[in-house]
Amino acid sequence: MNNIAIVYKSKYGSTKKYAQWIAEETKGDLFECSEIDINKLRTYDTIIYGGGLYASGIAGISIITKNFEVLKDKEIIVFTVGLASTDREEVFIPITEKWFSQEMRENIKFFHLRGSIDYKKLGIIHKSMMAMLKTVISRKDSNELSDDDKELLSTYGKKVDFTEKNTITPLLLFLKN
Ligand SMILES: Cc1cc2nc3c(=O)[nH]c(=O)nc-3n(C[C@H](O)[C@H](O)[C@H](O)COP(=O)(O)O)c2cc1C
Repeated sequence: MNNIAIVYKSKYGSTKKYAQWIAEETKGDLFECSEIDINKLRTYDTIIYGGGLYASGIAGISIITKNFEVLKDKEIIVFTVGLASTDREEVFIPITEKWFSQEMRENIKFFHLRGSIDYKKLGIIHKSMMAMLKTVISRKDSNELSDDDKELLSTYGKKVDFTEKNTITPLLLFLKN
C-alpha cells in the first residue's frame, strides 16, 4: 500500500479525524485540500478523498471531479462524512449521481462514514440551515418520519458524535485487495 495520498476537507473536524485514521493505517501522505494541487496529486497512484456532507454536497470534491481526466487511471476512493445513518448504501446514490458522471462512478470506489455535530459550534449560516431543516422535518406527519429525521429532532441543538475508527475497516480492506 505505497504512494497513497489522503486528501480531505473538513469544516468541523470529523472528516479530518477519519482522514488521519486512514493515513495512520495506510502510512499514506495526508493533505488538507488547500495544501495540495493537481500537479502534486497526480504523482500518487492511489488517491483517497474525504469530504463532509453539506446539504447533499461533498465539501471540496471539485479537486477530484474537475481533474478527473488527469486522475482517471489511478485508484480513486472517495469517502463522505455525514450525520445520516450509513446502514443503507442506496441512500447515497442520489448524491453520487448528482456529483459524478457515470464514467467517474465506474472508476471511483465510494464509502460513507458517520460524522458529528455540535450545534453550539456551527457558524451562523449552518445554524440557520439546520433550523430550516428542523422546521421542514417537524411539519411532516409522524408516520412519515425516517429514523434519521427522528434522530435529528431528538438531538437538535445538542452535541452528537458518531465517529468511530473501526468504520474505516471496509475501506482499508478494499485497499489491500
Ligand atoms: C448546514 C449543514 C448541512 C448538512 N447536510 C448534511 C447532509 O446533507 N447529509 C448528511 O448526512 N449530513 C449533513 N450534515 C452533517 C455534517 O455532514 C456532519 O456534521 C459532518 O460531520 C461534517 O463533517 P466535518 O466535521 O468534517 O465538517 C450537515 C451539517 C450542516 C451543519
